[in-house]
Amino acid sequence: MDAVVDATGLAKRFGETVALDDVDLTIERGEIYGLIGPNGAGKTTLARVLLGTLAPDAGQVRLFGQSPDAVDPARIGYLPQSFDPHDRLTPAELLAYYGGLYEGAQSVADVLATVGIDPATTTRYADLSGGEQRRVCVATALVNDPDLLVVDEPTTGIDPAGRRALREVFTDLRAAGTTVLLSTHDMNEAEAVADRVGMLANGRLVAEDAPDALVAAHGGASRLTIQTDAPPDALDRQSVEQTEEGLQIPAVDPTRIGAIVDRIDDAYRVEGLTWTDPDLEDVYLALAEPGQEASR
Ligand SMILES: Nc1ncnc2c1ncn2[C@@H]1O[C@H](COP(=O)(O)OP(=O)(O)OP(=O)(O)O)[C@@H](O)[C@H]1O
Repeated sequence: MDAVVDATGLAKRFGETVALDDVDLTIERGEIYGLIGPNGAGKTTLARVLLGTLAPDAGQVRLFGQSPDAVDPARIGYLPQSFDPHDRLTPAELLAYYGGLYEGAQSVADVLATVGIDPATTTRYADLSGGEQRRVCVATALVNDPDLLVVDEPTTGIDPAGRRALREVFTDLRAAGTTVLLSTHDMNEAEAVADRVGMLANGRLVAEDAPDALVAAHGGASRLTIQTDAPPDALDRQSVEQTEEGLQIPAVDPTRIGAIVDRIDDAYRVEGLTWTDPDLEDVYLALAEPGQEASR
C-alpha cells in the first residue's frame, strides 16, 4: 500500500447544507480515481478539503503521508472547475508564468502540445474558443509535472477528439506514476480511464469500486428496446416499459429475442431492435437520489 491520498471521516457543512458527510477516501500511487455525483454532491468541496484549501469540520487528510499544508506545492497540480487566468496573455505566456512558479517546470511547448494547443499561437487567451481555453487551463495544472493531479471537470467544453486525447494524457501520467483524481460528469470518461470510481451523493460516498464492478453491482440488467408502434401489452410480458425509443424490456435472454418480436401482431410496425448493456450512467442514475439535481 502506497497511499498518496488518505482521508478519514471528512465532514463539511455550509450552514444547513451538508457538503461532506463522513467521507473516507484512499487513493494509491499511480491510480486514476474518478469522482462522480450529481450537482451539489460535494465533489469540489472534497477536492478542496483534500488539497488543504478548505478546512473540514471533522476528519483528517494525509497527502504523501503529510498534512496537505506541508506538501511541496510543486508536487500537486490542481485544475478547479472554474478557472479564469489572465486573459490578455497568449497560451505560451500564461504557461511560462505558471511554470515560473516552480523549479524544474516542464517545457512550455511540450505541455501545450500535450493538450493540443499550438505553442506558437499569438492568439490571446481571451480570444481562444471555450474548448481551447479549457485545454490551456489543463496545461497550467500539468506544467509543474505533478505527482498528484486533481482535475475538476477538466474536459467541459472540449470536443470529442480533444477529450479522447486528454484521456490519453491521464493514462500516460498514470503510467509514469502520477496519481489522478478526476471529478467528472462524463460517465464515458470515468469508465474509460478510472481504475476506481467513487460516487458522491449528498456528501456521502455511496459506492466505490472498479467501474465494471460498479456496473455489475448497480447497473441493472441489459435491455432490449423494440422500436415499434405496438403498445406495451402487445408483448404479453411483465416489465415492458414504454420509452421514447420504443418498448423496453429488461433482462431478456438473447435467444428469446425472435420469439418476443414474433408476438407483436402484424397490425403494428417493428422498425428496429436495440440491445443495451448497462454502463456507469446506469449506476449513476441508480445511486443518485431522484430529484436531487432538480432541487439544487
Ligand atoms: N462556500 C460555500 N458556501 C455555501 N455553500 C457552499 C459553499 N461551497 C459549496 N457549497 C454547497 O455545498 C454543496 C456541495 O457543493 P460542491 O461544489 O462541492 O458540489 P459539486 O459536487 O462539486 O457540484 P457540481 O457538480 O455542481 O460542481 C452544494 O450544495 C453547494 O451549494
